[in-house]
Amino acid sequence: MPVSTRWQLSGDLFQSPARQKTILRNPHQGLKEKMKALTVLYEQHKQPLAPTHHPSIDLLDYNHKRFREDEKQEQENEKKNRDGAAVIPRMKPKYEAKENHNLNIASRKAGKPARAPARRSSMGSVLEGGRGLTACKKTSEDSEASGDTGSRIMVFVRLRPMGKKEEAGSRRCVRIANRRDVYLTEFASETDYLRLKRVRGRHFCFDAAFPESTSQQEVYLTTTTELVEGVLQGRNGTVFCYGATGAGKTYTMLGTLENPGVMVLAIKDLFSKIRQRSFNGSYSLLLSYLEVYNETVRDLLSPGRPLVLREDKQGTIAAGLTQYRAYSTDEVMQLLQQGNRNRTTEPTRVNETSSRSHAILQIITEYQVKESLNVDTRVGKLSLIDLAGSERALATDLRTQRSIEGANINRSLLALSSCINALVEGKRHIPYRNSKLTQLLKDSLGGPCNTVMIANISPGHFSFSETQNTLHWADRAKEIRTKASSAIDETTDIPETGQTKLLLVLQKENSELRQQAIRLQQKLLNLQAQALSSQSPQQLPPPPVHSSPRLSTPNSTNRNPKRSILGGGNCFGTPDSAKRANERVTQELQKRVKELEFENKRLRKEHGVQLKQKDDFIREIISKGAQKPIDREGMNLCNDDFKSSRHKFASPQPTAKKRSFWDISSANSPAAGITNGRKTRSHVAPQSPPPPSMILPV
Ligand SMILES: Nc1ncnc2c1ncn2[C@@H]1O[C@H](COP(=O)(O)OP(=O)(O)OP(=O)(O)O)[C@@H](O)[C@H]1O
Repeated sequence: MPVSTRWQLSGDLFQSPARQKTILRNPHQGLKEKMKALTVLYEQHKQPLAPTHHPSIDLLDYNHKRFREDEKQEQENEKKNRDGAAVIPRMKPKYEAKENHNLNIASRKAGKPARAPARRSSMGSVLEGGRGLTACKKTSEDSEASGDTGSRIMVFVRLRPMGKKEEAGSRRCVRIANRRDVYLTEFASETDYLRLKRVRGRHFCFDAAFPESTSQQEVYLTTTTELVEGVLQGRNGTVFCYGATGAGKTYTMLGTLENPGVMVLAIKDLFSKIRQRSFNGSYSLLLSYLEVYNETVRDLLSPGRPLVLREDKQGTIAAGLTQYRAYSTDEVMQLLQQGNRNRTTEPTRVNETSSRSHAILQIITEYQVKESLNVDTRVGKLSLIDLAGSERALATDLRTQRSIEGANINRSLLALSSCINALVEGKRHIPYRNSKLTQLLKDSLGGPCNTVMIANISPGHFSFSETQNTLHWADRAKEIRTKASSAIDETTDIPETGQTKLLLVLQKENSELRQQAIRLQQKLLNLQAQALSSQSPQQLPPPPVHSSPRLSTPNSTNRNPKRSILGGGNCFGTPDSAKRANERVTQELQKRVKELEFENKRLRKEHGVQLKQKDDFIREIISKGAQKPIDREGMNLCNDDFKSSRHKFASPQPTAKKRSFWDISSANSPAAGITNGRKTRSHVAPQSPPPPSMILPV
């Protein structure tokens, strides 16, 4: 009964509309049906679906395919070019648009708007709908339009080939197109569902980007040859390599014996050009090589005590740094090798011979050229810098020494990035003093210098974050503008307006008058002294009273304080305040000139009277004859002294020469250190070991 009743009951209930409603609302019932429907749908769509993977893999595979095609096309073009055939202009690769499209799809799938708002216009992301490319075009157009290519830091990127070890497990995350566009793709793990949504590619654009196959010669010709030309014209130039450990900085800068790098090629170029251009065949090429290791500066060509950095008019110098006079490229190569042997290198997890220091090679050139009738001496400085790896300490090694090095490398590179930031943002204070490296790079970043930055990157996806970091800073450095690149003294920066010219003329007149007044005053004092020595107190004329406190000897401590042309030297004053200060100074100078002229007249007059008195007095003495014994010496002196009223007095003794760095020790003097044509100013020269054997004359 209970069973039949149950059946019956259930059957009844099933039949009733209320029960039917309950069943329809039952979630379990609906789920079953939905599952069925989904299974059918899945079966229908199963065939066309690819195996589950991240869209970025699609993108990369697609890009690689296209990239290979692109490379093939480029190679064909180059071949045609070599063969003399007409070069077909390359079309804008289609895959760029496809890439954006792909990523837009990826982001739409991930529930994000297709176009994320641009964070910064200069750094392009492929998600930004090609904004990076636009920004890049704008940058180059900007510089071209303003015609100030020399004042903007030129930024290049070099991608090194995959290493043998990397080839096994690493995937390429960097692609270079059009010789200037760099595409960076981030890989995410297939199981990393959180990051899956945030996978994105980045696009950067630089002055030039070198793919793996680029030769050392090509890198040199594109990045440094113009700088070398500038150095020969008398402008300073700097090339520095930046990048993570093992990214190829030392390879780019120094290279190998078979494939010499920028340093060697630049020196070769300098030698050959300087020899061609030197007017009388005489020239000098001075070389110094130093490293900054753990915030100490060391001489790589003559290792010894750490060097102290000093600031002078020419910029920051390492006091006591050895300078070698080089005569041939071979000699320079040997010097560089020797210097590099002294450089601190350690194996790290990433690089077997990782440079743990920043190395700076400086070459000062001097030669003479004949232009029309004049002989012009040209002096230029080229600095070639191989920075230590920019990776985080953890990326290299955890051991203490390496960690300290890493911290110091990071400290100096952090200081470098702070300086780059401050320069880009146009801040007044640039924190150069935060590290030795930035102190040494002060000239190159913010001074009158042509500067090139080569950012080295690795292709493997294991180095993704380091590569991204390098590209970020390289992109930022693009915005730095150095001062107008000429090796002219700072004072010439002041516009030569009429007012400035007037000021200069007045200053010159002022100093001339001052000298004249001093001479007259001395002459008078001499006369008085002579009169005193040859005259009795009764006959002595009253001494002239010089009440003017403005007249002083060069040694006087009562000098007027020096006034800067720009009113107290405040370089941060507004143009109005500077103008007002200029006017004030002009007025003051004019007043001073008038005073001096008046003083001069008065002194001349007094002088005339004095001379007349003296003549009378001498005549009187002579006429008295033997009445009084004459001091022959004094007489002679007087006679000599009064040959003519227009007699010129000797100018005052020059003040003692200011003690310069070279005077500190005789061993430091350039003259003292010259042996066999080599110039040494090492502070440890007397005790220092003999110069490198390879450059000793045989
Ligand atoms: N363009 C290139 N072509 C061929 N090999 C390269 C290239 N760039 C780098 N390499 C090789 O990669 C390795 C690492 O390069 P390198 O020592 O120059 O890196 P690095 O950036 O100076 O590293 P670190 O900062 O640790 O000193 C070297 O074996 C070098 O020969």
